[in-house]
Amino acid sequence: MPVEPLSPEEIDARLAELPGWSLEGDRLTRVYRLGSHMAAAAMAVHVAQVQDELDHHSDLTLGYHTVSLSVNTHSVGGAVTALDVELARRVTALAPAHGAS
Ligand SMILES: C[C@H](O)[C@H](O)[C@H]1CNC2=NC(N)=NC(=O)C2=N1
Repeated sequence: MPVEPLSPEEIDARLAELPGWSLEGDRLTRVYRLGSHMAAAAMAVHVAQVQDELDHHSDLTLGYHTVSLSVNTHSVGGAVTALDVELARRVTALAPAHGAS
């Protein structure tokens, strides 16, 4: 089944289950804070692995003690879809193991 843009109501409902994530323009975004630069780098690599597994890729930025994600779905013209929500869920699930908040 082809992926379709989510409605604003659907996006709101899914964000309610994704603490810290928000809609910025047409993108799901989240900034994680970590205890060190290397901890942030390790989390970024983990996120990159998940993104390749899902074949869905955020703009992923490594900062000093931060990992920032911003994602939408290019193939539907840059709307938010279930693929973005699934990536956000997977990242939310792996974040605690990295001490990210
Ligand atoms: C061929 C491959 O499946 C596509 O280019 C994938 C890769 N990663 C992607 N990532 C995102 N965010 N949106 C896409 O439409 C997308 N498409």
